[in-house]
Amino acid sequence: MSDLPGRRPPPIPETTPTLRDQLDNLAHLGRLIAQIWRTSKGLTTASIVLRLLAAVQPVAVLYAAKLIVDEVVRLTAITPPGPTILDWFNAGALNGMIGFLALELALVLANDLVARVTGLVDSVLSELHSNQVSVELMEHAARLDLQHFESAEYQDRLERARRQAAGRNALLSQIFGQAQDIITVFTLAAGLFFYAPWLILLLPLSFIPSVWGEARFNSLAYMLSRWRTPERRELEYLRHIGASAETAKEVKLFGLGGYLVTRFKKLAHQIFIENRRVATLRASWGALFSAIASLAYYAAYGYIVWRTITGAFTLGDLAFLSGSFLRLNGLFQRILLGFTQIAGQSMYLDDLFSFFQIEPTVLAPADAKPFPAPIRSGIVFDNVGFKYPETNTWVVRNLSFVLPAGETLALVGENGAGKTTIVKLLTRLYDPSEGRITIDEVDLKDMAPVDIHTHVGVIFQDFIRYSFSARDNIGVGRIEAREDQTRIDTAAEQSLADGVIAKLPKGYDQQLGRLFRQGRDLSGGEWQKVAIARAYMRDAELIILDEPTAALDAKAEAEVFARFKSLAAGKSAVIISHRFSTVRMADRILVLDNGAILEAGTHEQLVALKGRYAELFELQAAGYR
Ligand SMILES: Nc1ncnc2c1ncn2[C@@H]1O[C@H](COP(=O)(O)OP(=O)(O)OP(=O)(O)O)[C@@H](O)[C@H]1O
Repeated sequence: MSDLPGRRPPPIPETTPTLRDQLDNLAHLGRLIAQIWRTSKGLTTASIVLRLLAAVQPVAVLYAAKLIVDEVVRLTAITPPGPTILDWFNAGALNGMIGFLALELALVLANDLVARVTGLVDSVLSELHSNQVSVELMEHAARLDLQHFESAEYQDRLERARRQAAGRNALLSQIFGQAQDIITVFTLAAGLFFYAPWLILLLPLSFIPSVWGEARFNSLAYMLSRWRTPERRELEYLRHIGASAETAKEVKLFGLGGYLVTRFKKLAHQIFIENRRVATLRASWGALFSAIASLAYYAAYGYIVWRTITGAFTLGDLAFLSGSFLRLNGLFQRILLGFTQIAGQSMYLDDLFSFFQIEPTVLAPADAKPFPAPIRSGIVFDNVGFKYPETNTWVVRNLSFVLPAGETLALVGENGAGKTTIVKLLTRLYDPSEGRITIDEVDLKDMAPVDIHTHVGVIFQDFIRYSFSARDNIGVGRIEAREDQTRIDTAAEQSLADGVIAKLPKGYDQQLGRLFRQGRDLSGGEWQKVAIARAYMRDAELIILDEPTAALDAKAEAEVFARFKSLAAGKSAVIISHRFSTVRMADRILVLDNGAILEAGTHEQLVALKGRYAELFELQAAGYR
């Protein structure tokens, strides 16, 4: 298992965050509350008001109970007005008692109602908030660079942020619940302080150890979960390839099921062992600390009982004080644990908000120049060099070539020669590490990426097979024109997708892919025709096809390219293909080797040169003879 990607050697982190880190993390709570407020001001206000009502309820109920007990004691001491309850009632002796009972009943009923409405408001608010976070997450992800998605570290961060988007709902109730408990503590403590001030001193004894323990275990659990993000992603990945429609064919035929399960089990077991260790430690220490808390409570209880026996307190006082103390003890613990839990949760919030802090680096300059449409002179690569972020290898270096306006350029080269990378640079998905790329003398870096993307139609070899309708699969090529049927028809005709769609039972309305019911899967070549139609949806000045025809049959490919050539007339185009029947149609061919240009020229020139191109062409041609 040492070959697994993203494996990190120490299973449990040595260092846990300092108090300062935890306090810094608490700052995220402000952002969270602002986010909740943004989600719904009305519901947030309702939740706060309801909790204020609930906060004063416990002291009121305890006080009503004290009044009842004292009234019972008083009534047992008076001369009975008669043998039946009616005699008592008619004499008015029960008036006080009935009032107190009615008060307590009203308080309890009101409390139940408030608790239910609060639960309702919180659950609605939570769901809205969770949706809001997901939307903000998707919006932010859409702003990020391709490099962020191609880097393992960012994927980890994205994964952690995504988990937070769905998993922090309880935090909302917890924060508001915390505020409610604090108010309750103040009301209860005021009563307790009135009778026996020094009892309050006993309380810290019960909660300090627990707080310390909780803080420590929260940090440990968080560090563990953070540390294990790559493994969790791997588990997710294994689960996905082990049980998904796309992979089922290969997994079955290669008999990979057992292997995947074993690999999953082994990894899941390691994580399970670590989590169990932390959970066991937490449970053992927790048991000890709550025993200390109970001791403190019974010490106070004993004192109050003694004072009642000696007549200093009434029986009602005893009920009130012991009830208050019990609740206070519980509340103190809950609040302090709540704080550490919230602090613990806010560490996870850091994952969410730090994802929002990642800023795109491929930016539009302040005074962006417009994309030159139409392109008049051409595209120039001027001594371009590029390394992927966090790597030290030059994928392309000293690359200089010209793509004159209106011409078709083919890129040829072995796997890994850098062809797709050149397309990524040309579309400003990445900026070159050195040198520059210009279109009609305007540096790509001086244009806004969105403007570039609007004028370029590109289909990559790993294009997406959207589980959308056939219409939307083409429409996404120009999302604002997805209802424009004429445009979609034309694009489909140009890419030969029209034939594919004509065969579908529901035509353009046919759901494609296997993900949803009534979805219809297409063959590899059919998907490609649909994908190529997307490139034709754009008003592109530059069309790039990065090996999208690999799955087309020879006849279809020849036809696609014949149309491509006529369409690309007057437009600039780049094609990447391993098929020389396609490549030879280009006006100019660049043969790449290790990110550098080995040969350049027309098909005829390159064949005459008798170099690498001629050799590869011969090799492929021989295969057909
Ligand atoms: N996101 C990335 N991060 C780091 N290295 C990368 C990344 N993408 C590609 N590379 C590396 O850059 C080199 C060039 O890759 P590129 O995809 O441009 O090759 P290609 O010529 O298009 O290959 P193919 O014909 O197989 O599609 C490869 O060695 C590859 O490993």
